[in-house]
Amino acid sequence: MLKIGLTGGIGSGKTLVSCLLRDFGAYIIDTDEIAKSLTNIGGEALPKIVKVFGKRVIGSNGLLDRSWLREQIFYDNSARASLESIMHPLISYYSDMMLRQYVGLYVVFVVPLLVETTIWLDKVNRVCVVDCDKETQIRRLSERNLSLDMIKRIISIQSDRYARLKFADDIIMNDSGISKHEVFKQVKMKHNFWYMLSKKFLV
Ligand SMILES: CC(C)(COP(=O)(O)OP(=O)(O)OC[C@H]1O[C@@H](n2cnc3c(N)ncnc32)[C@H](O)[C@@H]1O)[C@@H](O)C(=O)NCCC(=O)NCCS
Ligand SMILES: Nc1ncnc2c1ncn2[C@@H]1O[C@H](COP(=O)(O)OP(=O)(O)OP(=O)(O)O)[C@@H](O)[C@H]1O
Repeated sequence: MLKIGLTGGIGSGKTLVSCLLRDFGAYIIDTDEIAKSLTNIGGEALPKIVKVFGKRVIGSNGLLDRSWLREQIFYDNSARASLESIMHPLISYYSDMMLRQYVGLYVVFVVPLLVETTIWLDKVNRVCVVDCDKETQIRRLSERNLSLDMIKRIISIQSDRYARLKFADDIIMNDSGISKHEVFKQVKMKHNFWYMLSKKFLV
């Protein structure tokens, strides 16, 4: 089976691209979605996170206080490493579980930190980067509940645009000035190519 790793910086357009690919028949395994379910009520990661970060990590509504946790991990490398040591093995495990239920033309793993970690590069046949300049990332993310400082901080922690592009077998350009329709056209071309390629990856 053909396995594509789809990556890109925060706010680059991975979700937009993966939704289009899903419509074309790709089987999508989204690591952000897995991370969310692991940290929602009853999620397997939640007790482990409370153990490391304390009860303060749960807000008054009983849910994980994502905003508080972001403040802890994005300004403290060792806190981030602690969270990642809880999350990454679980994300990897549940990605493998989802892979066993594979139905579709080919598989797309959506992984924000694909080039920052080693495990994902070994799991995929090709890396596709959704490429986007920093100013556009900041503009898109400013519509979310994130401060400008936090947005810049997350971007600075992640791999630099050009370092990420070095790993790319395929690129989807999604800078400012590229409309969603233009993204659609690029995604359709990638899909046609990957679908053709998938026939050589039948096992
Ligand atoms: C800190 C958490 C709880 C905040 O939750 P929230 O719902 O606000 O964030 P969300 O899951 O939507 O992530 C948004 C984006 O933040 C970036 N991001 C998340 N974690 C990290 C990280 N450890 N390092 C760098 N960037 C990160 C990614 O670009 C991601 O797409 C969450 O991001 C998380 O669980 N992070 C650790 C797991 C992880 O490393 N995920 C990345 C996928 S492999
Ligand atoms: N070409 C585009 N034109 C207009 N809006 C866009 C374009 N590409 C993405 N967007 C918008 O930008 C925002 C961020 O895109 P998206 O959620 O797909 O990024 P992401 O890489 O999945 O982000 P994250 O890393 O946070 O998960 C969304 O609101 C999306 O609709």
